[in-house]
Amino acid sequence: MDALKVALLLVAVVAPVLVFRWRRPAWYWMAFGIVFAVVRVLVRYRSVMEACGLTVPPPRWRLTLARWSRREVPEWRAPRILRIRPTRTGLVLRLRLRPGQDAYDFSAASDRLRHSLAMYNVIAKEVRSGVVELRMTGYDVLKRVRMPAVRDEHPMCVPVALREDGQVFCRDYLQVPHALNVGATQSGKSVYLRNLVVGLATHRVALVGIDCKNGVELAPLARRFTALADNPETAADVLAALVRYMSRIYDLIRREQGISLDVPDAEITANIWDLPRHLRPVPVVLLVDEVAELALYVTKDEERRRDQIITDLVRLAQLGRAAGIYLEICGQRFGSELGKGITMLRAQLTGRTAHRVNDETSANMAFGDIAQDAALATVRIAADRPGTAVAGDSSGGWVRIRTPHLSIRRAVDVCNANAHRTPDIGELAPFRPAVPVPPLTGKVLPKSTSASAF
Ligand SMILES: Nc1ncnc2c1ncn2[C@@H]1O[C@H](COP(=O)(O)OP(=O)(O)OP(=O)(O)O)[C@@H](O)[C@H]1O
Repeated sequence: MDALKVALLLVAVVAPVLVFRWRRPAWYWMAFGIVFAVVRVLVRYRSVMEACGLTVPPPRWRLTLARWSRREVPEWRAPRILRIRPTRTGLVLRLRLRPGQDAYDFSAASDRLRHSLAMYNVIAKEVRSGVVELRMTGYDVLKRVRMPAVRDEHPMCVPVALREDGQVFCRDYLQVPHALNVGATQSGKSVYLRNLVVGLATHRVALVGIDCKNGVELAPLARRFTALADNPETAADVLAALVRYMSRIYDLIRREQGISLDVPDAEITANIWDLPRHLRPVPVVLLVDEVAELALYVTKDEERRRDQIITDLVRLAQLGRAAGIYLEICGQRFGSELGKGITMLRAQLTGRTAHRVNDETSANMAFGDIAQDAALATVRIAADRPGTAVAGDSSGGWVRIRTPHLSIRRAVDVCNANAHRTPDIGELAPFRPAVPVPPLTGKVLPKSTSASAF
């Protein structure tokens, strides 16, 4: 068996060099690297599993058989390899667990595994009962983010960042309707939001923005926005209009339900996605940058306005999903110190993304109530890696991600090119940014155009 492994290794290393001459195109060296990595993992597999404590003793019947037949005691067994698949960034190894093993054993050993297999990162994930997948990356994929091409198949699903295991991180509004995104200043929240806007720009969706930094982040993208508020006063009016719009959509759904015995099950609906296409209202994504600005007040009037804003946000978070209204809330902190209603709102935000934060308390605002280890991972994000974040959900799972760096000029170009897709919503008409819609050219504007919607 050992001789076979050595022979395999020799074939993998020497053959490609002998068959081809020295100067080869990039794809050749990539293929060579993949073959080498596959062979290396296969050759070292058993010894690595043994060294990492991931083997189990042989079953009793084999021990008995060995005793009766006076053979050697059988070796401890490693999990069986079901499949090995090279990817753009490394390898995926699918394993069948032995009795007594669980997915946590592999997660706990992932650091040992990555050192032993000479990989940059190893992440274990349970695929189904008794089957675990080890996703290995050969290099730091988050150092220079390159997003692979993704086919836009699902409505309301936007590829927004790269995960540390080399997969694409998608913000799927149908799965996770509302999300919270926290991070210290200069941690990359706005670039994350920009990536989202650009991803959504090509979809059939109405974008509503609240940017209390006087609109510096979202105003340049105004052509693709159905409504935009750049101060708390306008924000309060926009939210009130959005709540009115939500009531109208609920009326529409009620009208279409008309449940009687002869209505087929498939036609009974409780949300916009089951309505017939010609009746389905456009979904709305509400993007809020720097939410704390909405919750701060000095005077009595401002306090009243603040309460109205938070109440409307809570109502949208509680009831918006069925009406196709989704929330994306960004802020440096989002805790109970912002006053009443904040924790109630936070509880409705299922998706959690935390960019670098300066203290554990801020990290706990995103993850404290769902995954403590994710909070720890957030504090450890390096300051020289803006755009890196920890993304999790209420199921307790989390992963490190990083957005590709997207310049404001590129974002403006995409939004301007998709301005004709901006839907009109009656209730939000007074808040539509006053920018002329450019002629429909069907392509992204050239780079020389000014990075402004105005
Ligand atoms: N993925 C990324 N890759 C490289 N650089 C990034 C990335 N994301 C953000 N940056 C850079 O980090 C800096 C801060 O980004 P950004 O403005 O998004 O931070 P922020 O969290 O919104 O900060 P603030 O809260 O102060 O507005 C910018 O210079 C931006 O270019």
